[in-house]
Amino acid sequence: MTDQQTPTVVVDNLHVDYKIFASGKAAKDRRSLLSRQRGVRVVHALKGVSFTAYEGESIGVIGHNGSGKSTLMRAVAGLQQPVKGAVYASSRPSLLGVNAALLSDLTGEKNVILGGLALGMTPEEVEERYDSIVEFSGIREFMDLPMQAYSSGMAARLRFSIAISRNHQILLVDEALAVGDKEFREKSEQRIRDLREQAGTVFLVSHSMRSIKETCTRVIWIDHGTLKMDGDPEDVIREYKKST
Ligand SMILES: Nc1ncnc2c1ncn2[C@@H]1O[C@H](COP(=O)(O)OP(=O)(O)OP(=O)(O)O)[C@@H](O)[C@H]1O
Repeated sequence: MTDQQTPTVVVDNLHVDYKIFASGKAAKDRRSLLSRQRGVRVVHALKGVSFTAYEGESIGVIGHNGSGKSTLMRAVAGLQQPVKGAVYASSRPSLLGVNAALLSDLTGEKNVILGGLALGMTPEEVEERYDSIVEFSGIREFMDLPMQAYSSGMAARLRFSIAISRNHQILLVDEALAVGDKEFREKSEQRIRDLREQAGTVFLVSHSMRSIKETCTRVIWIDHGTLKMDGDPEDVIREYKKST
């Protein structure tokens, strides 16, 4: 790393908690059920995470289930309020998750238009890019069907295609590649590399070490809400694998 690199995201001692109300499902009788329902539990999902991301980096985020990766992405995107610490970003990060909202009773075609507008494109830009979005998704023959008729993989492909049709200075991709087939995955990985080359910063949350190795220049490992390791993909993945 040199002094000339431009920071795009600074995560400074980030703490995120979730407050949850116990359902009482584990309670054995009515009395304990009532007392359990009153209880509020606090989950410390992130416990003081700090790092700086730079222009042109593609950062893989790895860690075991429930370690805090999605929480970190949501906090960087500004969707999750920290209890302590802060996130500073040079422009508004776009979070692309498997749960990103498209409207299931509208056709694929309408969702491409709505999705494009939601990403800040003008109607003319949406029209201009419509064909390349549909082409990238590889599901042209389903575009006139409502999205509820799509498989989860098809919906994810369309969502990803809409999101990456515009350039993002900071793009957060949360497991969106896991659902596609090999051809789509390779195309998507190439698109992520292109975005990075256009001086963007890309974060990729994935359980696929292969995808991470193919696309990332740096890897951060989140473990029980803390930053366990941050560095070269080969080194971090090697240590991570030893822990599983
Ligand atoms: N909305 C929520 N309400 C309460 N607790 C939550 C919520 N979302 C996440 N958590 C908890 O916060 C912790 C971190 O979850 P998070 O989803 O960030 O992990 P993750 O590393 O993305 O997991 P995975 O690899 O399984 O997707 C977990 O203990 C989880 O149970």
